[in-house]
Amino acid sequence: MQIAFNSKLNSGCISRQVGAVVTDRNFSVKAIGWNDVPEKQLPCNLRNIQDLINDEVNNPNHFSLYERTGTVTINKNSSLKFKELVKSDFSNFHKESLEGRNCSFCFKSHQNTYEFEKNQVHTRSLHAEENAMMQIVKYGGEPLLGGNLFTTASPCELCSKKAFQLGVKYIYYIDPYPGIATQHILQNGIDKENNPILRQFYGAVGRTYQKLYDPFMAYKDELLLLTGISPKVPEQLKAKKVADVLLSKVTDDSVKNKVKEILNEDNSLEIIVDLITKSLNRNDH
Ligand SMILES: Nc1ccn([C@H]2C[C@H](O)[C@@H](COP(=O)(O)O)O2)c(=O)n1
Repeated sequence: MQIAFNSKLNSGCISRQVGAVVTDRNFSVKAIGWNDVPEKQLPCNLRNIQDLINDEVNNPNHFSLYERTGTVTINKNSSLKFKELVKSDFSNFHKESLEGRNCSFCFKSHQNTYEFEKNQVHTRSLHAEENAMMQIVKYGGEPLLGGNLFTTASPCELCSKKAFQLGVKYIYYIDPYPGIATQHILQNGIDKENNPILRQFYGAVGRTYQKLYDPFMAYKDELLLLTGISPKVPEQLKAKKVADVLLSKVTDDSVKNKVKEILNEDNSLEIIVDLITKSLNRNDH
C-alpha cells in the first residue's frame, strides 16, 4: 500500500490524488498507476485558466476543442458556450491573490455544475486503478487473475467492473470513494466465491509508515550500543591463523608436526603464544 500511497503524488489531478498497485496472487507487483490524463495530454495542475478565458490565448492546445468552442445544453431551445460560462465564473479573478501560483480549474466540477449533474465520467483523468491495470495492456505483463489491487481510494463502478473482469481477488483501499460499486458490482457475481473481496486497509501508511519503519540508525548498530555484544573471533581460529603463518615459515618437519599437534589442544592459542614468548625471551639473552 505504501507504493500506491507514494505513487499518488505523481497525479496532476487538482481534485483528488489516488495511487494504485496491482499484484499477482503472490503479491508480486505487476503494475503501478495514479489518476492522470492520458499520456501526452496536459495534466490539470499544469493548465492555466487564463490561457482559456483571455482573448489573447497563449496556449490554445492546452484546452480541448470542447472547452474552447463547445456548448452546454440548457434546455431544448437554448445552449451556452462552455468557455463563456467559465469566463463568467472567473470574472472576479485577480491573479495577485494566488501570489504567483498557477490558476488551474477542474473541468469536471465546472461541466457538472453547468449541466446540473454529478457525472464522474467528466473527469479528464484515467482513474489510478484503471491506469495501473492498463499498464499491463500497454506494455505487456502477467494476468491479474486471483491477484490483488491496492488503491488509496475504493474503486468506482467503472474500475470495479474492470477488476472484476480481470479476476482480481482482493481489493485493499484506504479512503472510501462514494458510489454503489460494492453492492452493485463487486458483490454481483453469479457464483459468490468469484466476487472480489473488498478490504479496508489497516496499518501504517505515508509518514506514519516512514516513522515506524525507518530506523534512526542501522538496528544492529543500535543493538551493539545497547548490549555491547558483537561477534568475536573464536580462539581456535586465532590459533589456526597464527599456526598457518608459522607453518609457512618453518621447514623442519618435526616442528611442523609439533605445531599441528598443538592445534588439537583446547588452549592451542595459549600454548602457541607461550612458545613464541619463550623463544623471544631466549633470543633476548
Ligand atoms: N477510486 C478512485 C476514485 C477517484 N479517482 C480519481 C479520478 C479523478 O481524477 C479524481 C476524482 O476525485 P473527486 O471525485 O473527489 O473529484 O480522483 C481515482 O483515480 N480512483
